[in-house]
Amino acid sequence: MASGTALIYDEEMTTHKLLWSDPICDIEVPERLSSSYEQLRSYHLVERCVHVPAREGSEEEILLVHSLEHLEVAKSTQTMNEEELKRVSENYDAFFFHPSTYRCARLAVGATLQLVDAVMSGKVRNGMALVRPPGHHSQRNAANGFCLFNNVAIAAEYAKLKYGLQRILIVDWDVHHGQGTQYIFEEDPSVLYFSWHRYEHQEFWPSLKESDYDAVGLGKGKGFNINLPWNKVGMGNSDYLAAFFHVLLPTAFEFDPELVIVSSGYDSGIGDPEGQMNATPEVFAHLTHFLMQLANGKLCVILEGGYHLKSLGESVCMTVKTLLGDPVPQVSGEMAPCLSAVESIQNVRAAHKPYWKWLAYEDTSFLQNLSTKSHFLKTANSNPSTEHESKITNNNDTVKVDRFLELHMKNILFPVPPIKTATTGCEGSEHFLSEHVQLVKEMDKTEVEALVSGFYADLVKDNKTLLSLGSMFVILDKILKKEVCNGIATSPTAALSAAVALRHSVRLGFQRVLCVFVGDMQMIPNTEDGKMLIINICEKEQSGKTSCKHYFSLNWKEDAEGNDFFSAVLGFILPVAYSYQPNLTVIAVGPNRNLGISGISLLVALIQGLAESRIFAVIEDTEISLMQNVAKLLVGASTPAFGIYVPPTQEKVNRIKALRDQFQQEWKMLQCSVKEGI
Ligand SMILES: CC(O)(O)CCCCCNCCCN
Ligand SMILES: [Zn+2]
Repeated sequence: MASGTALIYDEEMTTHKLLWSDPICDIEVPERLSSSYEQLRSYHLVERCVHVPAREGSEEEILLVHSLEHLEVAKSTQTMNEEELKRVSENYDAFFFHPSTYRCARLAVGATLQLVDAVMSGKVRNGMALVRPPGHHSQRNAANGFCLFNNVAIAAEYAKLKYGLQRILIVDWDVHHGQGTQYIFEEDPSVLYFSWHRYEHQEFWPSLKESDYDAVGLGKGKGFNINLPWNKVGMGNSDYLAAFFHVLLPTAFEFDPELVIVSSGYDSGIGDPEGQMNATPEVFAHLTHFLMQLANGKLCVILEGGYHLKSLGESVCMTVKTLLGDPVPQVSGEMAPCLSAVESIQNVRAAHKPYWKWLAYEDTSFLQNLSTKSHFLKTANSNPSTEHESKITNNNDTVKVDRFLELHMKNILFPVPPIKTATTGCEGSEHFLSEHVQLVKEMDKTEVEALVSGFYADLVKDNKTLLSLGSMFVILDKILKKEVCNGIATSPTAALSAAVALRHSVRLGFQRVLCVFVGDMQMIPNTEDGKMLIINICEKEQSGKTSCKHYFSLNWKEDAEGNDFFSAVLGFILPVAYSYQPNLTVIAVGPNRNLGISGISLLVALIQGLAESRIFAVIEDTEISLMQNVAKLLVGASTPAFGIYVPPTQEKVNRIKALRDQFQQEWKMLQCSVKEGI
């Protein structure tokens, strides 16, 4: 299994710069690259990456996407004087040439392809290329929006040609629509292009009709172009996460890409003068973490935009830290998407219903209630209460943004614990022991008895259980003290151990403990005080216990064919979990689990984004192979294959929809549609 993170950076790409005054292009400065690289060094991230050199993209590689004419024009600019450069630049919308632009653009292409090769050859698991000029606006025969060659599009064509790939996902989280990339692949079902972008009902540049949610692709490519327009500024972490949970991730897991390439623009981050958005740097750690669970972790992140140097640098560092496998920092802010974001999410889900199985039972009845083309929801003017208040008066005050980010990032970047996982040396653990894993010694019997006899006596009956509890307490203590990131233990009675672990965690001072219990939970702790939130995935309703704000029994019978759990994890469990913002996650698998190993692995893989990746797993001791799978995930060694994708049945979709309708006011990340009549 590949490991390691490539970092590709070549200082020569800083030579391209604007020679005359142009208020539109003057934000695309060389310092974007050098200060990002400096920021990576200051966080000691450069030395942890595998250095892969850039190279020039060849003419042949550029011609995979661009016309010969476009290449020739670009090449001819190398020997031009300023007057001529200015004249050629004026042929394009928002582009400038410098004598070194052609050389830099070829380096940007080459750096991108070097990253694809490093990932596809298994030399590294993933990586990031810091390049400029950016690429996603450039088109077959034109430069556009600071972009000369479409680095990411060339990379996708290159990967198809050289590695015979048939399914590539491009995620474009830049705040501008990568119309260039859309045009290049809109008839191509082998490349799924997802872009969110500031749109404001076509007001915002490039102000194209085809940037709206109903541009779903053409011909065979229908369904493989997903546009999520932001019709208001000030979108934040919750809006971005909601877009992943309710649009991108369900589609991505159904598509099952062999490679994921990110058009990674950070002008969608707070402080950026172009984006005017509110999302803070740590959200990119979460977005990256989600995408790392696809394509067996094969992820290539390519820089696009980002014009506030401090915001750009912090977001780049959050991305690279996550690519390296570091714990994912807690995402800040109120976990509630704004009305406009939910409308856009609902619209794009409706637009794509005909093309994706996971949307087969999507309720699009809202379409009938509205007239004409605006038959999709559009808020001409939603009331301010449904807007996000901006964290900073205005993004244009760079110094104020610097100050805000200085303070904000202070409590985000905790030191990564040297040891990732603690284990009790349970059955089968010898398979995954490494320098990342710490065997914890049993707590001595008397100490356990003392601990258990008082507080948990009513729960613990026999001696064997007593001993298994002992090492569990030790692990929980180490997680609390941040000596380790996560831990795993087996138990003869996982249900009992989980109950004791929950009570012990709250007693240790964890304020919000999320427990996901797979199988018959038997004893359900009292969740009235909100210090625990329990999601019990079981085959049938636990006797008499109905769902309430802090306890959910999600009835699920795994489909025999394969893994149909995606819709439950993405559409329900993660939104509730992110709304709750736990500071510890306990995942327990009890007897007669009703989920397959791949469904549980999916759950564990995705849930690591919570609680700064603090997870305690307790597994019924009969489940050896499950324990090994979960342990490997916790160590961060591998990204699981999620088995055969099976779309959810209508019954299961309706069950999740019913829970969502019932609880979306309490747990607002569940929202993915707007109630009519608001
Ligand atoms: C890579 C990138 O998407 O960040 C480039 C953005 C280009 C913005 C051009 N603005 C033009 C405004 C014209 N009124
Ligand atoms: Zn941009």
